[in-house]
Amino acid sequence: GTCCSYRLRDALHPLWQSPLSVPGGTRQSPIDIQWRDSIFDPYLRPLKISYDPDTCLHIWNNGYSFLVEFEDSADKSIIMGGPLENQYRLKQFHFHWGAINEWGSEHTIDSRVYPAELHLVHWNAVKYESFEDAVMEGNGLAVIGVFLKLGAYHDGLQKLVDALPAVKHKDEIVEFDSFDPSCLLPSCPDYWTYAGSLTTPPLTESVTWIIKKKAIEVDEDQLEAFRMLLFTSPGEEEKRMVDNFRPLQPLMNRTVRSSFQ
Ligand SMILES: COc1ccc([C@H]2OC(=S)NC2=O)c(OC)c1
Ligand SMILES: [Zn+2]
Repeated sequence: GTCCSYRLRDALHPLWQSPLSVPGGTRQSPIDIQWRDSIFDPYLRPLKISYDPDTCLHIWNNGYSFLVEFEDSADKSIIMGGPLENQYRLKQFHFHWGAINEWGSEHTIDSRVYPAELHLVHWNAVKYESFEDAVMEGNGLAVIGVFLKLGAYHDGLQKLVDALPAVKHKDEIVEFDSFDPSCLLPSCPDYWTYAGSLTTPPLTESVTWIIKKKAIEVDEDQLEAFRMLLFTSPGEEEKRMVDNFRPLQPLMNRTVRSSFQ
């Protein structure tokens, strides 16, 4: 189908010339989540999310995406419950998106691609001293994935969109305060969860994925604002920051669990 040809073409995208695989990787991300193959797990608890907007620090363009980073020296913005054994601290959130609305997300649901995907990145501050340590551990990170789809204007996202021109180029950073990222979560509590990895180097297999079933809606102008960002630094030949997603990876010997029937 068309989506496959898109995927193939994207797999050869400059960002991913060599199919980036981790030698011996058995739990790589992203994956296609086949709804009918996911297993309802009644022991999965509701996810508990508590973010403190005062922990919001800045937005910066790291040359792959734009990240909103949080102060994580205390348990102020945390998640727990769901599939998690410990409490995890919010470190940053960022997005992956396409050049056009037909593709852009990293995960897919029954091969359906979304125009963008939000990643809220948390680390296990009970077991590890820092995010950098947690990145290397099997239970080190918990990433909430939220799909973005084209639809109504998203009021909460606009504050972020308005700050993007200030971080147009790689390595630009701007202060960003009192933002509560829970405004970017769908109200539906349903999610899938599976054991996976980071989707850019170091690709470490340290992520407990929590993929929300419901997408949030954003409008065309808000998606276009993401596409105005650049991979490149000031003075370099401009390369638009688009298609910053990794191709799908094999499920191998993994089960995807659902929190809903
Ligand atoms: C060193 O910190 C990193 C490095 C890479 C990633 C990539 O892995 C996923 S997931 N999205 C990404 O852009 C990251 O995100 C949590 C954090
Ligand atoms: Zn990501």
